[in-house]
Formats: sequence, structure tokens, C-alpha cells
Amino acid sequence: MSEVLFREGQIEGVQIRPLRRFSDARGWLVELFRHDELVPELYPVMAYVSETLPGVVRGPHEHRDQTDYFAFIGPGDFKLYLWDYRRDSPTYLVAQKLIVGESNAVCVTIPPGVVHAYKNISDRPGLVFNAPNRLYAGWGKKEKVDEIRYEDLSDSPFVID
Ligand SMILES: Cc1cn([C@H]2C[C@H](O)[C@@H](COP(=O)(O)OP(=O)(O)O[C@H]3O[C@H](C)C(=O)[C@H](O)[C@H]3O)O2)c(=O)[nH]c1=O
Repeated sequence: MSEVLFREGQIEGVQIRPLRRFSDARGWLVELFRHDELVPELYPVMAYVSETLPGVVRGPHEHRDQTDYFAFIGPGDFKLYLWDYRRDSPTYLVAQKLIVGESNAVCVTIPPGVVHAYKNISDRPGLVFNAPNRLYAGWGKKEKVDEIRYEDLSDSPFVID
């Protein structure tokens, strides 16, 4: 599989939007998503938060049908890796990397077929919020999970540096 070669660029259909931190004497507040800023197809149907320990990577994964809506707001900074693996995409085989989180609070929508992973590059546990447009394992958790996992692929083209 290592013969797959990616070039760096911006991936079609991935949206990266800054999140505004409303800070005051009490602390801060960040809006995570609003239906008036999303197309209906991307309206979240569930949300979860995960903690990732320093130096740890989650992914690479892709979804067949689900769009992920990640919000990286801290604590912690992450290196986010994206690889366009959609044969019908104008940016097929484009890879994109960015630093997100405490130092760059953003939300990122990742369409199906875009392989993704993130690594906590901080020296403390980091949090990531996700509000996807599909239910994990379907209604009542009775369906197959919509994900293709590449973590254990030998000679993987999805390189985490
Ligand atoms: C996503 C999810 C997971 N789980 C359970 C299943 C496992 O027992 C446990 C950890 O889930 P998983 O191993 O799938 O987590 P990661 O492999 O780190 O995947 C995560 O990070 C990568 C980068 C992603 O893109 C995924 O969307 C995100 O789930 O939580 C649930 O019960 N509900 C959920 O919605």
C-alpha cells in the first residue's frame, strides 16, 4: 500500500472555521455548533468528548457515510492529519496537516472518505469534541460501526510524524 503518494494541499469539502472564545472575569465560553451555520446534511445527531493523553494518536480512520464535526478548543494542542482518499474528489491524494486546539480553536468538518487522525502534541491530556451527523453504531447501537480503521495497517501511506 506504500506506493500511494500524497501531496500537500487543501482538501475539497473539509471546512475549518475559527471558534470564538468569549472570555471574561469568570473564564470563557465557546459556541460549538449552530444549525444556522451548518447545512442540514451536517446537523449533528449526537455529540461526545474524548480525552487523549500526551503523545497519543487517535486514528487514522475514515467513515463511509458519516461527516465528523470536531471542535478543538483545548485543553491541549493537537496535530490534525487529513488525507483525501476519495477517488472521485478533485483533491484525491491530497494530504493536509494543521495544529489545532488551545492555541488555535477551530471546528473542522471531515466528510466521508477523508482519512483522519490526530495526535496530542501537548504535555498534558487534551480534549476533543465531536458532533457527527450519524449515530455511532446506529439507532440503539444495533448497527455496524461506520468506520474503516487503518491504525494497524503495515506499510501505511497514512504517516503520522
Ligand atoms: C466514537 C464512539 C465511541 N464509543 C465507544 C467505543 C469504544 O469502546 C470507545 C472508544 O471509541 P473508539 O475506539 O472508536 O475511539 P477512537 O478509535 O479513538 O476514535 C476516535 O478518534 C478518531 C480519530 C475518530 O475519527 C473517531 O470518530 C473517534 O471515535 O468509545 C461510543 O460508545 N460512542 C461513540 O460515539
